[in-house]
Amino acid sequence: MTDRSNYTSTDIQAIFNRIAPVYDRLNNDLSLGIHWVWKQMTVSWSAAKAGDTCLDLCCGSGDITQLLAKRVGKTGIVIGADFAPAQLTIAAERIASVYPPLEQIQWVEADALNLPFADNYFDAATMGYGLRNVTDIPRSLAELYRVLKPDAKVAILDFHRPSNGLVRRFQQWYLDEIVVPKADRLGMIEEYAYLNPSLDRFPIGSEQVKLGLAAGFSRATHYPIASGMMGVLVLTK
Ligand SMILES: C/C(=C\Cc1cc(O)c2ccccc2c1O)CCC[C@H](C)CCC[C@H](C)CCCC(C)C
Ligand SMILES: C[S@@+](CC[C@H](N)C(=O)[O-])C[C@H]1O[C@@H](n2cnc3c(N)ncnc32)[C@H](O)[C@@H]1O
Repeated sequence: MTDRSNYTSTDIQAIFNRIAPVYDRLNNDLSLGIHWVWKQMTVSWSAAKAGDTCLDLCCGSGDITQLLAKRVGKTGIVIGADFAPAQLTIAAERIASVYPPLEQIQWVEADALNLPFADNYFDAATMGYGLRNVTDIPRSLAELYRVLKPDAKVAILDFHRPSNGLVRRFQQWYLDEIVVPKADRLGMIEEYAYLNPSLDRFPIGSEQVKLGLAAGFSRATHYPIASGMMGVLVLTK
């Protein structure tokens, strides 16, 4: 991959298939384990409750899927959807060793831009570090709108470029001096170098709110977290 400005869906799928074996370990190491806090906050903001049918879109290795499953309990259903089969394989392997078994989880290989689910199907949805990686954000938001029940929420967690200059310089330093060199030691420099251009082109919170309202959602709120390096966009249908 030479041109870093224009990643295709196939490029992105290949990136996440390739990093699947090291993805969880690097997330834990690079975020000092704090990413679990950010993901739990996302599940809370989705307003998922016991017995719900939920979607974790762009589920990857299934962190948020597992958190949703614990939230909806044995009477609920959680669908973890992703288009990278290597990520779904890791996700399924991980829950195989969980007790009590998370039988309420189903893994579905699917494209966020063309979801294989009926209209008005889900009581809640989450999307962790996925919206920045899809190639058509408005279409992905339109699909989420379509599959959610009326009044249901989706909570969308992702990085963005901070407005605060000092925090932005820290984020860039951390990515350049900590994240990419660590990935390089695992032969994954190209895959993690992708983070920078993906951040550059991703809308900030206020722009995400406008995109959510344009997709038809009745309410849109963006909650900055991690000192403004990330945020959770909460959309209500
Ligand atoms: C779970 C995290 C990131 C998920 C993630 C998202 C992507 O779009 C990727 C694209 C390509 C490769 C990997 C990913 C990817 O892992 C967050 C934790 C991992 C982050 C890479 C760490 C970045 C941390 C912040 C920039 C700064 C936080 C510093 C604080 C001291 C923890
Ligand atoms: C950074 S990972 C996030 C995984 C997980 N949600 C988490 O919080 O760790 C982004 C995931 O989005 C998936 N993805 C990107 N574009 C997609 C699309 N169009 N359809 C389905 N999955 C997609 C990738 O395969 C990858 O597993």
